This record gives sequence, C-alpha cells and structure tokens, in this order.
Amino acid sequence: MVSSRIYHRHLTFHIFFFFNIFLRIMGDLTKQPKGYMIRRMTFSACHRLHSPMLSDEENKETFGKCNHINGHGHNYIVKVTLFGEINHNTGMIMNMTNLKKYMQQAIMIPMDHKNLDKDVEFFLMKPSTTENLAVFIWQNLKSIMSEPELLYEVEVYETENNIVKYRGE
Ligand SMILES: Nc1nc2c(c(=O)[nH]1)N=C([C@H](O)[C@H](O)COP(=O)(O)OP(=O)(O)OP(=O)(O)O)CN2
Ligand SMILES: [Zn+2]
Repeated sequence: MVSSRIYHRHLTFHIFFFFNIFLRIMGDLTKQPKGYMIRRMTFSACHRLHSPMLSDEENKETFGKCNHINGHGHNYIVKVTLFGEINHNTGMIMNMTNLKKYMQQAIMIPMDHKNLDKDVEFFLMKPSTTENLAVFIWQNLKSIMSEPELLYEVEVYETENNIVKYRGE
C-alpha cells in the first residue's frame, strides 16, 4: 500500500518533469526571432526656449541665445525604433508603410512648418526642448499605434550635434 503510494508520487513527479522539458523544447522551436526596426523622418519648425515657470531674467540666463524673443528654426530629424517579433508569415515586425502613417500623424501633422510654442498645445506650458519633443512624439505614437507595445525608442536630432533619446521611462 505504502510502496504503491510512493510509486504514484514518483510517477507524477516524472510526468511533470518530462512534460516541462517537452514544453520548453516546443517553446524554443516555435520562438520567433526578435528585431529592431527604425524609420527616420525630418521636419522643419521654429521655436524659442522659454519656460513659464521661470522669470524673464531666469529664462535669459538659462536658455541664452535660444531665448531670443523672435525665436529660431531647426531641421529636426526623428528616428523611431520598434522592437518585436519578426512575424513568421510576413517577415516583418510591422509594415514600414504603417509606421510611416503613424509618424506622419504623430510628427509631421502637428509640427512640420509650425511654430512649436504657439501651434502645438503640448508646448504652451512647457519649453519646446528636444527632450520634451521626444516625450510628445512618444505619447502621440503610443496613442495612435495599433500595437503600441512595439514602440522602443524615439530619437530626436535638434541639430547634428544635439540628440535626445526617449524610451518612455
Ligand atoms: N538640454 C537641452 N539643451 C538645449 C536644447 C535642448 O533642446 N535641450 N536646445 C537648445 C537650442 O534650441 C538651440 O537651438 C541649440 O543651439 P546650439 O547649442 O547652438 O546647437 P548647435 O548644434 O547649432 O551648436 P554647435 O555649437 O554647432 O554644436 C540649446 N540647449
Ligand atoms: Zn532650438
């Protein structure tokens, strides 16, 4: 009686053990490779660095020439990176054409050829720094994309030397 109970316990253990190994092998066999895909877009806009949280003097001191009352312009470059599984059937993480549409909506429509501080509501109460631009683009993309979990990084080049990356943290 006792030995039969021990036998059953051993049997159950072995069934669980081998079933686990089987699941792991199946998981590895069906696992799809993951990759990063990047699309780049450029837009032109003007802005002035000025914070409503600071006095005029503090603004001048903080932002220097970028606080000049009449503003200045940039040819921004934005790189959006997605990270995810390369679909077995399509060979794509996402169709680049779809990402292009999302970026048009999230970047070009609100910001291209605009005065960022006056035309974009997001910057009415926030300075239009490259950091804030990256956050704005990230939030826009997240709200538009059908698979927002694929969004990995937004990179904004204000000039060829001034670059900000944002990963939603
Ligand atoms: N942390 C940040 N600092 C600054 C930002 C910003 O967005 N985040 N932005 C600016 C200005 O907008 C400005 O236009 C940048 O000008 P500048 O430093 O002159 O940039 P350049 O690349 O043109 O200058 P180089 O000297 O050729 O590098 C300022 N700071
Ligand atoms: Zn600037």
